[in-house]
Amino acid sequence: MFSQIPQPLEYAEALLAHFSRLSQSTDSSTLLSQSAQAMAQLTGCQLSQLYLLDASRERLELKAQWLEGTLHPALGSGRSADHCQEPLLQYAISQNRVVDLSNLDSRLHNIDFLPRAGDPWRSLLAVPMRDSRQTVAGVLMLASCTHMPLQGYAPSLGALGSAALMQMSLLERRPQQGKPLGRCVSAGTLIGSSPVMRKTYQLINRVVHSPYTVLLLGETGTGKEVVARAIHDSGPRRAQPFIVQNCAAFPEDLLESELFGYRKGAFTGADRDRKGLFDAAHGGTLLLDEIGDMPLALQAKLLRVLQEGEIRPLGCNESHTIDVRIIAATHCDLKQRVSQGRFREDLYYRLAQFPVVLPALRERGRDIYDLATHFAAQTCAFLQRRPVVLADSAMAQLACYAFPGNVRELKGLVERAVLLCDGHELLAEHFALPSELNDESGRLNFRKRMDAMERGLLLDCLRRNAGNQTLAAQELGLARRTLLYRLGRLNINSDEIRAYAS
Ligand SMILES: Nc1ncnc2c1ncn2[C@@H]1O[C@H](COP(=O)(O)OP(=O)(O)OP(=O)(O)O)[C@@H](O)[C@H]1O
Repeated sequence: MFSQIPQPLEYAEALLAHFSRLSQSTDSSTLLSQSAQAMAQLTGCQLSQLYLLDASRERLELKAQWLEGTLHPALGSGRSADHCQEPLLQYAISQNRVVDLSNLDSRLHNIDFLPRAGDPWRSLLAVPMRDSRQTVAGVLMLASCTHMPLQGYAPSLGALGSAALMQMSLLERRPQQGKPLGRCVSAGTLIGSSPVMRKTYQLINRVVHSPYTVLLLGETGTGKEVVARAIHDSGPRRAQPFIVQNCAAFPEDLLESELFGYRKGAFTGADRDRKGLFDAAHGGTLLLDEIGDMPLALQAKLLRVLQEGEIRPLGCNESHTIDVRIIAATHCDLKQRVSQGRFREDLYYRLAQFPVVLPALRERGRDIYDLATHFAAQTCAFLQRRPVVLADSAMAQLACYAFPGNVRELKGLVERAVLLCDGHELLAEHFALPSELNDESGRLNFRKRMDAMERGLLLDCLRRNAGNQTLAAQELGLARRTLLYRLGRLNINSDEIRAYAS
């Protein structure tokens, strides 16, 4: 990397020192200036500049400049000039190529955008800088008043510039001490601005930036997982993993090995070490969904994790520390489970450090309309068809409905209505909510009604694809075998499907 550099060893040492300084920097506003200064010092160039693309990627702005020993961090007030049209810069960015001109001739090259120095510019180097996604995010520019080969500096300075960009984005994502916390959970993050949801957002925002364990309670389909994700995405852990584990979906042994991981030989079939979800979520958030169904023996182990912040994988003699925010969720009455002896009281009190009850959809008033509109737009986009609006008659019907399956049920109903609707307006008939479903008894057979809805959705899709199961699966975004499994589970037989082929 340093073969074309006059004193490679000294250069490598100085470069390392600059990398180390950048990685320790805690101030994103001076990071670019520090980098510009470092690049000038490393190469001996009189000019060093850093240009960055803005969020739209259409403007290229000069963010830092080092000229003849002076730093120019604040380049003009307000919006700085756009350099996107400068051919040299444009070429480096659009082609993702280094531009090296060691015999610069101002009659041949357009360098009017460079500031004037005592002598004319003789050499120039422009190097693209990449961000953490390896996308070109800017360009660094070096210029010297003497003829000198600069090409050899390109790889290492490109890496230094990119490291500065990554450090800057890390710092910008980190909440800063003493400054107001930028992000919060609100009607802008989640759909719904009813008074009851606003109160819920206020409550949630009390814990977003703290490490407290949150217990999300609420009927099925009220959006507990959606809210857990919003807490994670709005808090300081958002750059780290968010992992969901359903505690009802696995038998005890499997759930334990999923959560805690195991060492090779811990049990028959453990032929290698495997990390558990507590480790996978290190630094981030682990949502334990359906916590009320966690087996009692595992509840004791979870309590230990919450109290001591340590886990011990199966087959391992030593514990190690983990840094994971736990959010637990359940639709069941945990207190009742405690009184029935099905849930540990000590764990309940540890989890219920900060309970948040999500309201049922029927209590959320106008949110029903906002959510229905959102799901209709989402479904139309998915099916690549023209947008639809909700007729008043449809809204009136939805507003009277009890929604035992809450937001999940509304989503299913809207998706089906969009499939049934040929025009641009969703009418009451497209929802066709049987009146008996609006009474209390409707809540008791929720599973049956969800099955009926799914049945209708699958049959509609098969009808429109003339019974072709492969096309229907594609349209629904399901694997073909998943579609076949669902058809079997709902007793939709091949005769019914064949009827659509004719
Ligand atoms: N505010 C919201 N905005 C958009 N979609 C939502 C919202 N709340 C819920 N949903 C949708 O409703 C469905 C159910 O949400 P979610 O899985 O979070 O509910 P839940 O309370 O965790 O359900 P369960 O108790 O059955 O696990 C999902 O498809 C989710 O995307």
